[in-house]
Amino acid sequence: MNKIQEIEKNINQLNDEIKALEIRQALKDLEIKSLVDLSISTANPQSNNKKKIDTLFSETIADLMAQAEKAQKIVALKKDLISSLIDQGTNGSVVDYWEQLKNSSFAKTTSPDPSVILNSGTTTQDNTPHNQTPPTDESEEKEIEKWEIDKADIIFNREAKLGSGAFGSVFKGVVRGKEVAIKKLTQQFFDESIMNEFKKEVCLMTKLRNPHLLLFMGACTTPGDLCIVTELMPKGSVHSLLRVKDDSPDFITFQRAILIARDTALGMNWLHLSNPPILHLDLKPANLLVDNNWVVKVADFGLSKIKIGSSTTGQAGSPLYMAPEMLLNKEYDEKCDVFSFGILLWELLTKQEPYNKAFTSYPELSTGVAHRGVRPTIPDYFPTRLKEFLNRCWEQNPVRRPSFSDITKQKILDLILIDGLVTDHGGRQFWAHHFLGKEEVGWNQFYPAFCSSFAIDMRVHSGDSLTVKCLRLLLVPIDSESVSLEQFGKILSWFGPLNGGEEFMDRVNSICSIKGFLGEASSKNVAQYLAGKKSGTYIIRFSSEPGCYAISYLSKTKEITHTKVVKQPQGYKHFGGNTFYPSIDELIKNTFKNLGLKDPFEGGQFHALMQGAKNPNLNLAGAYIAVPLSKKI
Ligand SMILES: Nc1ncnc2c1ncn2[C@@H]1O[C@H](COP(=O)(O)OP(=O)(O)OP(=O)(O)O)[C@@H](O)[C@H]1O
Repeated sequence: MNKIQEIEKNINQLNDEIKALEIRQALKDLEIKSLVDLSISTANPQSNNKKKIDTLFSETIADLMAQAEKAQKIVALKKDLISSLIDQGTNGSVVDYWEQLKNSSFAKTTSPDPSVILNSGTTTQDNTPHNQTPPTDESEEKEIEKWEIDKADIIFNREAKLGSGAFGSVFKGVVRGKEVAIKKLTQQFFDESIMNEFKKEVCLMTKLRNPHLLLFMGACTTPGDLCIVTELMPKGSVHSLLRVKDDSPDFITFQRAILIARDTALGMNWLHLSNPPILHLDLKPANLLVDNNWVVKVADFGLSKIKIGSSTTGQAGSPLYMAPEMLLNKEYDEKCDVFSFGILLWELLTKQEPYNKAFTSYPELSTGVAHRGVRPTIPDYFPTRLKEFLNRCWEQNPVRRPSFSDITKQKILDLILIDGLVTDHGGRQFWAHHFLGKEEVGWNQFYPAFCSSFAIDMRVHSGDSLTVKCLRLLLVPIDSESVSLEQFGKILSWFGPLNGGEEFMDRVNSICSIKGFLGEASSKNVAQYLAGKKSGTYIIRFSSEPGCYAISYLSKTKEITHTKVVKQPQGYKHFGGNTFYPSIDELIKNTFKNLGLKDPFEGGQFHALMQGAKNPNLNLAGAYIAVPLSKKI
């Protein structure tokens, strides 16, 4: 039997013993309960049952202590196990452990004999005397007292478990009337050194106040009831959100991914600029939590080190996100968090596991990342600025990585967001110049800036002009007053390029005037509009693919048919066809018969606008279909 198998056997044996103790304890609990019930129901509560209950209580306490002792032994064994795993190459059983290890958090000391502590071992601290956590000093004790929450004030909702991690399980709960998240530690009885570690973590959390750092609300430091209370983040962790299906409203789109990264950078910048600087050392999707408004907060400072001096050593974190200097157990500084940030951003955008399972053991990962410079593969379609940024974040040399202060001050992520959402060059420059850092702006702010940038005469194109009304309908959802960057990018893909302003406005006017043009409408909308109409009735709309249009019509057999129209610099053509037409209008006129198109669908906002302009007294109530762009049926 090799060393790993032997350790594993011992861990399993201890776990079995703990389970047996738990069963014995549960039986004792039942016995105590029935004795108490009996005492209450009989006339003489002071009967000799009291003696029996006392004995049962002392046996229970002894069992609890035995359990704690066994749990501590498991911690030590797991530490040993990880040391062996880290130093060993691949073999059958190690691959399974690697699957667990790569997603865990652990801390490794600088000792030449690598002693490593696994996250589920409930501590990040080596127990050897040279590495004992110094006791909390008087000021720290005072600080902890201020945040102490009486155990009577903590109401757990045991049915609502939010997750579990290195130290314990997190539950929903209520404290002093407020819904909160409560992290209950798995192990409740620790030796002094580990208790100090816990108190130090509490102390660190009390000092961190920023909208992008998880709000610490208090802790209970009484052994048996050890727990940390934080604000509740209803959407949970980015790790779980990365696994939702792409048709879910919680799917992490490109925009969301960049905004998550932007919030993370803001939180991290706060940590790094604290005095003394705080390193996170375990930045990964599981440690980013999301509230109902998609505000992201960095959590879990269990492994944070307050940086004294210029750099520090000792491994920490989850191997997949670790910087080369940390994998090699060399000195590291704030820039190791920037490396993890790069890997995290790549994961947010690709939804894939870093390195796509290219490594099957810690030594392989470490050699690959630290010696051979292996990094996740950047997809070709990523905007150039994003590719460059990722490469800078995971530079081999930490000095060449940007700091979080550079990232936030230079608004790099905001620029990347614009690059990803707006393909039109003029449109990108315009938004970056006027609205960098904003995802949406009011129409009254947008339109004057748009006119001045693209030499559009606002006297000609005033709010009363038909073209401006069309443009506003295209850009501003019915239930809003704002233009979003995302919608701006989409509209430019259909109406761009945005080089000359007047030319662009002419294009808006001519497309919106086409009979049967509905703008943004889903195929479900189309089915509703065409229901009961004559065959040959057609609708022209934006395709779900940016830059393309769709013609939807009722065929001779009254079936709804869709054909795609592709917009290219040479003009418009049917998907798969070869002939380009200068406008959609021309394309329709020339292919009308072939497709069997007869009458344009009359309805929709653009039709209503055009008809209203021609005849101001016309009653359009029946013809007008107001569909918010963002709210497709
Ligand atoms: N404040 C909170 N609000 C909502 N969910 C939370 C909160 N805190 C933690 N969770 C959930 O509980 C899970 C476990 O959190 P915990 O901090 O214990 O471990 P972790 O960070 O996931 O793992 P590890 O500690 O091993 O790195 C999180 O991934 C998250 O899904």
